[in-house]
Amino acid sequence: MTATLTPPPPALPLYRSQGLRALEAAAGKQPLMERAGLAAADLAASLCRPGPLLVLAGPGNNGGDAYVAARHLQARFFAVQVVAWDDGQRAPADARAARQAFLEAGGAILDAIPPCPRWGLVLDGLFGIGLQRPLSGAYADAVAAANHLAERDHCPLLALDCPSGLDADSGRALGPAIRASHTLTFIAHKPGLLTLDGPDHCGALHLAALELDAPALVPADGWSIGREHFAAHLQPRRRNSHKGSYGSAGILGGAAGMVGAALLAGRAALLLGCGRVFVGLADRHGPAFDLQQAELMLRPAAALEAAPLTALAVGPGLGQAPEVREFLSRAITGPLPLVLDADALNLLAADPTLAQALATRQAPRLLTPHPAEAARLLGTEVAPVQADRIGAATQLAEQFGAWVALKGAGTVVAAPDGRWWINTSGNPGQAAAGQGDVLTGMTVALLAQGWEPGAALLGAVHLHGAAADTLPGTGVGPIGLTASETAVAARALFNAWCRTAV
Ligand SMILES: NC(=O)C1=CN([C@@H]2O[C@H](COP(=O)(O)OP(=O)(O)OC[C@H]3O[C@@H](n4cnc5c(N)ncnc54)[C@H](O)[C@@H]3O)[C@@H](O)[C@H]2O)[C@@H](O)CC1
Ligand SMILES: [K+]
Repeated sequence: MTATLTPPPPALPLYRSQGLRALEAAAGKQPLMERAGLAAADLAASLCRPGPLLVLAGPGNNGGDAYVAARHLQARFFAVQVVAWDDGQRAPADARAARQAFLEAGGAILDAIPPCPRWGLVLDGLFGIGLQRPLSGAYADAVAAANHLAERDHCPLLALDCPSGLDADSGRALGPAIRASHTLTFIAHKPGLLTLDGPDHCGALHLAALELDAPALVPADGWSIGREHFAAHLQPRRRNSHKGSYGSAGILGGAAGMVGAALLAGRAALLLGCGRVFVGLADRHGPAFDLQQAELMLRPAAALEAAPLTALAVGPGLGQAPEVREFLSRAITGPLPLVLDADALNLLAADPTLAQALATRQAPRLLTPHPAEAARLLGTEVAPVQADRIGAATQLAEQFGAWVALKGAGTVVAAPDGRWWINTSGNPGQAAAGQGDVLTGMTVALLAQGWEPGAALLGAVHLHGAAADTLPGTGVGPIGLTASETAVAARALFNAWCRTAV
């Protein structure tokens, strides 16, 4: 099997619930719920297996969408069983009308899930963007039953707008949550569908725009990373060029026992076409050269400053010894575009003088923390960082005047000016040792080749995930996917993208 080298997708506008409410207001009197329910019925009809359709309707407008869908499906002669746990009296007007229309069309509403040997599809219309707290009681039981029945009957579980129980702004499962096989989201994508618990709960994502051009009505809150963010830098190589045309990257890291981290970053930088890569090792007894990648120029950390660098990464396997702090301090006060990762971030978190120097330096700085490193930098715990990944990334970006990639499922990238993006590529194979070092090496390679800081970080993050995505189909991962394999796959994909100049 060969890997598919697909071009990066276009960026998607993302809206949090406040922005979605503004869109709803901007749409005026357009029949959005009717459109949503019709789109849901169409998708349900195309996905369902033999057997009746179980429709779970909640107390708000998400339930309203479900009643509209049920009405259409029933009109198409599907056997539909609708269950609701409220009497509909306190529902918003549109949802009340949708419920009434379903009843008037001959539909019946049950107050408990009826027995059925085999459902053809389960439709989750319990809660959407109006979820306010963890589900409990009958709704928690309904979620558990829906998950169980879909698994028992091997039938699709289609969530409307967002899986019930998932916070659409943050991607956090607040408590019990639907694990959908498909999610049909309305008007625009929501950040919580793409990050943290979102991807595990959404299954395949579908969008029904409901005839609205969202960004034309209300500016998007953020975007998914797409080709527009770095395509201008994807160029075939000129014939009349030499290694000096492609920059010189420095990697500062590799304390005793951690030399491999610096080598992984250095190799990844070479594989992304950096003209020269210098690796400064904190381990005084480190190797003189890299047996596997003899092109790398290894030297003691203190000697890296003399190298003719165009960008520098500090952190992979760096350790936190006192002399290492000095290296970091000089890197921060120096003029080079900087990528800081791993122990460079930990040193920064523990040292307000360094942090202040970083925040006030003129040259670009890119930080690539995982959630624990982000928590240390923000002086908080991992849980609040994960509860609001966009908030944490944008806060760090503002605090340090930096471009920040908060890693994890759905990496969040934030710019110093408050903009943010979520990455949609990647898979759990990347939850492995060394993957962060490879990302650092890829990022500094693009910076060293003259990419703008934002393009370098957005491009590296997306390419890193997309490269990892080319491998499971060939039998490499997600289990056991190594960082080195990801770096080699990134070279292949990067060449394909540059060849076709997407
Ligand atoms: N925003 C829009 O323009 C559109 C919204 N539509 C649908 O409307 C949804 C939003 O509707 P709503 O704002 O009514 O919100 P929801 O339908 O998501 O839920 C709100 C209701 O649930 C209750 N609730 C919240 N958390 C609860 C919990 N943990 N346990 C029990 N009850 C809880 C609230 O008190 C309220 O009654 C969207 O997700 C989408 O499905 C669509 O009809 C299309 C247009
Ligand atoms: K839902």
